[in-house]
Amino acid sequence: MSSFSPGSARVSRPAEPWLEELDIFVRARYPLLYLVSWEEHRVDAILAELARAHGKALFTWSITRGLRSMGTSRTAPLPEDTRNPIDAMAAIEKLGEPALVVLKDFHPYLEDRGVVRALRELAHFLKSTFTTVILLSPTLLIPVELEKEISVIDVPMPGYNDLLQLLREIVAVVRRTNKATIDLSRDHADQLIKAALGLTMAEAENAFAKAIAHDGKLGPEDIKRIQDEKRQVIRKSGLLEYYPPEESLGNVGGLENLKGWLSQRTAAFGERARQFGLPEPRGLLLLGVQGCGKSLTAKAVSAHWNLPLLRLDMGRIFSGLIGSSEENLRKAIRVAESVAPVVLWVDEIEKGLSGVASSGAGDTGVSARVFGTLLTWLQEKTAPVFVVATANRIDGLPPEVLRKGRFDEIFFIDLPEQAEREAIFRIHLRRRKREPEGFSTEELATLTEGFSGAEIEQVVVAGLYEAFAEDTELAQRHLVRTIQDTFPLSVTMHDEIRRLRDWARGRTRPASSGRTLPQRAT
Ligand SMILES: Nc1ncnc2c1ncn2[C@@H]1O[C@H](COP(=O)(O)OP(=O)(O)OP(=O)(O)O)[C@@H](O)[C@H]1O
Repeated sequence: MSSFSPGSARVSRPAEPWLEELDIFVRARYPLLYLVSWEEHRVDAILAELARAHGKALFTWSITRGLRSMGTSRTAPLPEDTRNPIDAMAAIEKLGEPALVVLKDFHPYLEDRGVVRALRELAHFLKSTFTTVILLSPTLLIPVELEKEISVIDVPMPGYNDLLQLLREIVAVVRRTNKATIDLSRDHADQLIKAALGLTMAEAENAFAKAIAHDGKLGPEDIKRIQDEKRQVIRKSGLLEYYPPEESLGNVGGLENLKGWLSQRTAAFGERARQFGLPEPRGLLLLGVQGCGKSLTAKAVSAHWNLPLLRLDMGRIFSGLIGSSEENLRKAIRVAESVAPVVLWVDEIEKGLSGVASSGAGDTGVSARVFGTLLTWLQEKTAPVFVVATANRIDGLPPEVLRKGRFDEIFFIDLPEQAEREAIFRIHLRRRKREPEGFSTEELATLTEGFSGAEIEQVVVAGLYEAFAEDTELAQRHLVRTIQDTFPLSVTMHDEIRRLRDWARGRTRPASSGRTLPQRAT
């Protein structure tokens, strides 16, 4: 393996769609743009390059400094104090030279009617000039009066090449100052960069610096350290949870159709699949009875394809605890795309709608808009984010979710049948270090008709407690006894499960093989 050194890695820089879009907007003389990003520093550098490429002057405005020229070419002086947003608008109108003007953190002032009006008038004025005003904020807030005037671009998190560049710079500094050792093969550098995907430039820089400070070197053992750092950062956002690939498909009992579908697509994210003409897999909707393995499958998909898993909690998107729901979803999507290829598990997708309705916490307009954003993204996304959405309930699930083009397939996960229950017993006995051959799993499966996978797991756990209390080894009788003491959900939720099955018929594909939904008695 050759070692990693600055400039040694071969990269083919892919076109970055958002930069192309920005370039086109500026070329087409759009008067007002809105860039959503936390990374002022990084965007500043990009805009400086853009201004240079277009031969325009660059100005920035902030509430603390007012309007400032960022170049040297300017001749006409700016007014003394332009910290007031309306004064700044007036000064921009008088610039008299083609320019990019960046308004930093301008969103709070968009709540002021006077400022909104001034910006609107400025936008009309700028249409006949070569100047573009760019609002740069970490959050999106557009008053209705400006909706038609402003074009929004979500700045994606740094991509592979940005992080590669950063790593090269760090390696160069370390080598120059001789303050630490670099022990990275090209493969390890690649893994290190992939581990940092999902971090902002500043976060990645900190993570690399921390890894070096820890033991005075940057090496393969730092990959895990960067992954941990990323997990922390993603957790801090409060919207997504990061799981490293862990569960295997072998831990999922039954669901043969679903497992077959997934296995067929194992290599589907690779370049070879693209060359072959296959589309990138988009996602799955798993609908089904509680406790029958939806979450387990989401985790197993990520492990099977060796991709990290991000769990998106729809409840939190709408909770109102962390910012506006729409902004939350956009943020979560941005993080997911930056970590791609990744599996995004949208847990309880139906919760968004029913949650808002039942809590009375918001109006259904918001939930419909958020859902709309999610569905549009599902349809249009180009980043390799494989979505596994799970749902327990069908009420409130809008019909658009089921429309073609959103998910590759919708699977219905029913209560497990005899052979599946046997398989689930075997899995959970083995997980607790018991040989399934020492038990009659056939008898256990027969006795647990109507039990979910989660309830079967509970039987094994409760049986272990019994045996432990008796100070003996786990035996068939312990399991049989706990089965007899269990009152499965399928009894208490009989009607609900029947409704779910009726609904699933004809709309979904059974996850288990040999199952035909219409014939199954409830
Ligand atoms: N098919 C299965 N094979 C093996 N274990 C299973 C299966 N189904 C469920 N289990 C066990 O039950 C646990 C809970 O199941 P899981 O959370 O995947 O169900 P779910 O369908 O997502 O339920 P919910 O809708 O309540 O979230 C799993 O962690 C696993 O241990």
